[in-house]
Amino acid sequence: MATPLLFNAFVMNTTSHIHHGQWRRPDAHQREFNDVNTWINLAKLLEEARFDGMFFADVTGLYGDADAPYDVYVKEGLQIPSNDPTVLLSALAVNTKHLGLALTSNVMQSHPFHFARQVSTLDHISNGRVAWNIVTGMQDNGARNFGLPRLVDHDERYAWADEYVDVTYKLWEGSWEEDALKQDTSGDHADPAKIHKIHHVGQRYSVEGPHLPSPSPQRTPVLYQAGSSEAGLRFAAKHAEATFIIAPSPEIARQQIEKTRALAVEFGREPGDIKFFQGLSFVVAETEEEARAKAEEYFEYVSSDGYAAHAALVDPDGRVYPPETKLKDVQTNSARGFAEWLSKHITDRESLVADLARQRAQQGTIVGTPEQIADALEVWQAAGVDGINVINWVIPGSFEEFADQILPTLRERGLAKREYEEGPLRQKLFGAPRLNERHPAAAYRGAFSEAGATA
Ligand SMILES: Cc1cc2nc3c(=O)[nH]c(=O)nc-3n(C[C@H](O)[C@H](O)[C@H](O)COP(=O)(O)O)c2cc1C
Repeated sequence: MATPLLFNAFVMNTTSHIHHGQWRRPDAHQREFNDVNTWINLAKLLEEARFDGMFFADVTGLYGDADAPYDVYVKEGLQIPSNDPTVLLSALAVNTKHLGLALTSNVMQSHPFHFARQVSTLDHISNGRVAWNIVTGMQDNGARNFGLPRLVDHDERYAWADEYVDVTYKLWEGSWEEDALKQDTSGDHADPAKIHKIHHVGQRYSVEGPHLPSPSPQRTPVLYQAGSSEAGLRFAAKHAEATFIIAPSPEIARQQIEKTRALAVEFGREPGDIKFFQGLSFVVAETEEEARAKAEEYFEYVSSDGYAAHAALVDPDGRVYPPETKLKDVQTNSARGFAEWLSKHITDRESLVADLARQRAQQGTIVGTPEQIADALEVWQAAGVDGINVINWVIPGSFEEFADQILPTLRERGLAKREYEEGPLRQKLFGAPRLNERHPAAAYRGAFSEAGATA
């Protein structure tokens, strides 16, 4: 029997996350993103369908040049307005029992002492179902919202993240010993000898501790990451338990996965310590013809401006290039990359900005019958992918269709599980609620106790 794949819903508390323009469809309830019930109902639907997780992306500001007009983002609903997933997760936690709940938080946006406390609280509220997508930012405007002149240099962002996670690991893993909380009504509430200050002093942070919450079911949340550069891959190899990829083909996914797993081994971890989730969209129907016709309907709603703006194809004044612009006439770094990418697909004419949008909507979309979709997922799994991040066209319709029309066929083939395992998210994914001893955070267990300090 096949190994079941893992499934996350890849969402954001906003209107236009990945597939731009779809919010204009009559069945697009992502327009109701401000209503908490949109997300509670979706979380319940996902749990009913035995999804592993609901994963929330997030940003700290606007895309594009920080000094340029931002009209296009506002007009497209492109990640503005957007709400804070960390706050939203507590509402989802009390309305679900098994679903993993992943939040994205940038190392720049929150002091690690405060952030570690928020996450521990969420892990208590959810009985151990929280995951953290560690991001370092891509937006100058996002950096300016936190007092920086612009985004710090790329590799320096990862050095920052290294220190940031270090502080959180010390608080989550090292500050409280397991049995420190006693609540002995005839004696002490907790044992001071088992609660430790961490005395972190580093380049950016100085944190004395102790951690204020007592240990939560997972202590450290499940750690997600999505870097793709050299520094990003090294960071993932060292810290991540799950990595998000959007590879253009299973073969490229295989290369990326093998490279990251080999690097993880260099960091003293095992290849299976990291799970890989590929982002994909689906259009399903009973026949292939129907599925193709349905896909065409989605593609008609594609917003060229939305995809171009998300891909940073904007002129120096912040205006998106019109759809009919030839990519060779667009002088940005990202345009050069996209032109090269599109030249593999469009060989009989010059590629246009409009082609980019359509290609981005099509690539990474599997169109077909449930059987054809299951066949395609088997190919991704054979390339080393452990799970799929399901990217929606509409909320909740895309997830309803996945649950009702695709999952039954996947289950018949053993490609999707029928029931949840008990226990915290990490237990469900890896068989144990706490980080394994090969992870760098494990080094802080007992490190601040008297015995640890003199060891
Ligand atoms: C599937 C996926 C999801 C991502 N989600 C976010 C996000 O929610 N917020 C964010 O700031 N960056 C997000 N990123 C960007 C990554 O964190 C990272 O900055 C980007 O992939 C570039 O990698 P690099 O920093 O190693 O060059 C995401 C990337 C991918 C591939």
